[in-house]
Amino acid sequence: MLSIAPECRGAWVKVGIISNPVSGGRFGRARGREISAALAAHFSDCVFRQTASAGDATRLAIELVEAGCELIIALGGDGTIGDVVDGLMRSARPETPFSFAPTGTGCDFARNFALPHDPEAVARQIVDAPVRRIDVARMRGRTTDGRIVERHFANIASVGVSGRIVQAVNGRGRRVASGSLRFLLCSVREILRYRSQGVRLVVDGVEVFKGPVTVVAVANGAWFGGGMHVVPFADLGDGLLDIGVLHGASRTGVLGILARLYSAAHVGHRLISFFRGRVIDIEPLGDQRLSIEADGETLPFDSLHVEVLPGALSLKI
Ligand SMILES: Nc1ncnc2c1ncn2[C@@H]1O[C@H](COP(=O)(O)OP(=O)(O)OP(=O)(O)O)[C@@H](O)[C@H]1O
Repeated sequence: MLSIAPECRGAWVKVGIISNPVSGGRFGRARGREISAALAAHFSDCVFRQTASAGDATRLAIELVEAGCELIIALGGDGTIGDVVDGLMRSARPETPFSFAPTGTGCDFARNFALPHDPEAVARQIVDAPVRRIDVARMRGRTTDGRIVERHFANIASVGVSGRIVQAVNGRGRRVASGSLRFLLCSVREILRYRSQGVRLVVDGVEVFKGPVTVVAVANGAWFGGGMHVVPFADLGDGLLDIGVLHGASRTGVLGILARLYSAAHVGHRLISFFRGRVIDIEPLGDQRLSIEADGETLPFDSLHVEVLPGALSLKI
């Protein structure tokens, strides 16, 4: 990742802190409170905002930039981090430094960084870290009612059974178990129910895959699904997106690969292909609806267009 001038290193900057009280359940809420207190002790000028509903973090990020905040910190899970990054990219000053502390369920974006657990150490790291540039992905999709919607994501967008898994984790799956175990249980259940979807995958204008898939992951970061190291070569600062394709396969075949994902032992498997590029298009074959998610939140799109914005996010962590 590219390091740039250590501006915004001081504890005197005006800081906007956006927390999601729902992320990570009761444990996440308590952790969010502890980290907020530690941040308030380090930064003398903090503006705290809590999300009130889904998608609210995007609006809050735009407002806090307009209010003159020089550093925006997200406290939440991958969905909240993605929403705040989306807000920053849409704001009047997208170069405003961004930081985060994970308090969510999967916390997959955070796995790309060496972060301490102790709240005081987290706050200290945010204060001390230089600002560096990482890539962001911008996606565009056509909703089922025909609208074209654009949004940004920080970590991974994916098509296939992962969309169903995310829906289950964010819905009824919440009551079954917590954290990575919830993702694993929902993954097994949804894989057993899933039938391969046919897609056409185009990378930088070239058709690289056409056929049934279990998952296509378009990756800025390397992890999804609560610790699955799905696209292990993904680099947040290389100006490129990595794409991992798990081809359509039998349910037992997919479950066998699922077990390998946590340690990246799926690399080299005959049913997995990897690609790399700047502009990615995924379209359904036939009239089957695609299940799509980005940063752990489902999206009502029926096709996906993604492009990388190299170095667009000024990250301080
Ligand atoms: N006040 C709120 N009430 C209900 N839902 C909210 C509220 N604020 C935000 N949300 C929604 O909460 C959901 C969960 O957010 P988030 O992704 O941050 O946590 P998580 O799902 O626990 O963690 P992860 O994505 O890391 O697995 C998102 O869909 C978000 O839009």
